[in-house]
Amino acid sequence: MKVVISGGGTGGHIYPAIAIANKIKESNSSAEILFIGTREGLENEIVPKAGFKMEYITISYIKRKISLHNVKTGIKLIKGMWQTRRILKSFKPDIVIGTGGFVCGPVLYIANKMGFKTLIHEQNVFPGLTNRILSKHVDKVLLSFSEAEKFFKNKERVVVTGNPIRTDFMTVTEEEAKLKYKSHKPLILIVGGSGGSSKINNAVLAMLESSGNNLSFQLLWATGKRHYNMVLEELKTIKLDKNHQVVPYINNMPYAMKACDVIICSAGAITIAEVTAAAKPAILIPKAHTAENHQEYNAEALEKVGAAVMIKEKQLSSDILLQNINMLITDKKLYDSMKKASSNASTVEAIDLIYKEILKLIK
Ligand SMILES: CC(=O)N[C@H]1[C@@H](OP(=O)(O)OP(=O)(O)OC[C@H]2O[C@@H](n3ccc(=O)[nH]c3=O)[C@H](O)[C@@H]2O)O[C@H](CO)[C@@H](O)[C@@H]1O
Repeated sequence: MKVVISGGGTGGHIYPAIAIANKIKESNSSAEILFIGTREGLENEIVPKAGFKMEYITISYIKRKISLHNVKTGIKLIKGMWQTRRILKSFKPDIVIGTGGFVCGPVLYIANKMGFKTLIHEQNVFPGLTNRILSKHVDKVLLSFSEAEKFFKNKERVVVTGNPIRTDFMTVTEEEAKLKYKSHKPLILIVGGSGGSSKINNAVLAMLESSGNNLSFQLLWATGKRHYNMVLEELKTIKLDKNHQVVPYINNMPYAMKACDVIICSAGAITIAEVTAAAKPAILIPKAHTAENHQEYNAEALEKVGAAVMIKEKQLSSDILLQNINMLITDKKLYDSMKKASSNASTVEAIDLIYKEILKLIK
């Protein structure tokens, strides 16, 4: 079985691609997997680390207004299509899978034109532009939320599977995780998606500034790599209790999520799938400037089932954040019901459903 997988730009598109690749490898050890990505995207860092081979194409994002950037993008797109054609001609995959991000556009489009089987997976409630365009040119469209179905015309091609996540989320226990992240107070994990969130970081800094070390909980805070130095600089004026942990990025997220009591995070689709797999109540702060405000739709879906509270960025302040954390760690009845709702919302079987659809297409 030969599989090409493409998904890039941010962790939210790459981790599902890796989860699918790992599932294929686990189920079929002779499978050959090749990733296609860009040198600029986060995939260039994450995919080789996960042990997969990657070929590169030249492509860039489209600005949603007329600009010189888009003329350059058009030229790169044509080049990217030629590069894709060359890679696919030599690798001859049984199937080409896309998990979103602009790199998928030329890869899946050309794969379909060359007659290869094609499948895309959409992680969000409000589908991304690339996947909405590609849905007309692929054999199968897999969705994570039933709310996304209305955006796709060819209903016979659409299957709701849920979001695939790393297998550690299913295997690591809370007890094991708590040994790694010890805490004598409720542990609050803070993470603003794969790139971090300056809005969340600023609210946490303000909360620490006003409360000092008088917090009844302990923080495990991933600031995002590009925000880390700024946060450290700001923290110099606050004598931070050494039990709080501030890091640029958490590599073992399954352990961090299982060990904590509450998760404060942006509302990227994979983060949300992981929160529910870890069965934790969440305070969701959707990033406001994402395409079509899609994070808010993701957050609403989780809030609706009672697993999370949403704070919009424009309402976010240190006081509101602190109030919500205190509410969750002191109201045991509320905490337990949100934990249960979170667990119920989880779609840990997603990866098996996705694998089944892959096999159906290539048989
Ligand atoms: C700004 C933007 O457009 N973001 C989109 C992007 O988000 P983003 O890339 O932030 O995606 P998600 O929040 O869905 O997933 C982030 C992934 O990075 C991992 N992680 C993050 C921080 C860390 O320290 N360690 C770590 O391992 C998380 O565990 C998760 O697996 O793709 C998602 C999936 O299409 C979308 O829903 C998001 O809206």
